[in-house]
Amino acid sequence: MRTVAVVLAGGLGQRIGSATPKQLLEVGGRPILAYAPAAFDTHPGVDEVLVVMARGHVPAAVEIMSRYGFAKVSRVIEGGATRTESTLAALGALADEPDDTRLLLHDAARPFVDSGVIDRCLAALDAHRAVAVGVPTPDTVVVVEDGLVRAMPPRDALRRFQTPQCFRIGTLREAYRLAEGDPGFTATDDCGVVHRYLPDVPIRVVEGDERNLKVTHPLDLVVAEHLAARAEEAK
Ligand SMILES: Nc1ccn([C@@H]2O[C@H](COP(=O)(O)OP(=O)(O)OP(=O)(O)O)[C@@H](O)[C@H]2O)c(=O)n1
Ligand SMILES: C[C@](O)(CO)[C@H](O)COP(=O)(O)O
Repeated sequence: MRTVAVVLAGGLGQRIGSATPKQLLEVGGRPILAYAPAAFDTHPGVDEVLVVMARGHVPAAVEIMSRYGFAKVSRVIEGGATRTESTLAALGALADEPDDTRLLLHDAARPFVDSGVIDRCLAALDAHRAVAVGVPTPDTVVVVEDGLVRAMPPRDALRRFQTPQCFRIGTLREAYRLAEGDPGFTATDDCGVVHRYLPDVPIRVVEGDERNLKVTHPLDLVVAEHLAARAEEAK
């Protein structure tokens, strides 16, 4: 059975306010885009890495993949206008994979995914068709409607999702096939697509890592620089 990691780098990084997509910005002297492929490239459980890059920036991604010499990166393809459209582009590129192939979808904007997180995902995929990575929330989280608190879910039950989000590829294909028939379809992640369109498929949640942060806002770049320096010192 094969395992394919997809690094989703199809976004433009509008919240970080940079003229270039944030995955092309450097932290620790390397483009953010060079980190996640390295984590999957060196993991013994991963056979192939596919990179999905923002429109108009594929040549820059190809140059970075070749500069760092990732042996398992097979292709860089163009993404879509939304994250889910970029996932669909990856599913299209992987159309020949058998349904039981293990698919790990990871945000390029999370440069510090480590082998422990990937290990936990792969182990959970032996027993589950869908696996998510979650961390507890240190804040109280509330549901707000019209400026008023409508619900206060118990904090112990809440998790913040990270990536990778992992699936037997046939399960994700089926969820997206159903989603494509829904004119009201929106989702911020791939587990959301499975949860909505295949509600009987259990999504196993494994422990994430606070260092696996998503570089989203300018302050996250400061934290990322610090984490990159610590990772370098630990080598
Ligand atoms: N059309 C898109 C949008 C997002 N992504 C990827 O999904 C991950 C998480 O998205 P996010 O952090 O929102 O990145 P951006 O869309 O680039 O940021 P923003 O929403 O601030 O524009 C990122 O690695 C991003 O490149 C993608 O592959 N295709
Ligand atoms: C997939 C994700 O990283 C899980 O937390 C998140 O939903 C991505 O959201 P974004 O708005 O595309 O950054």
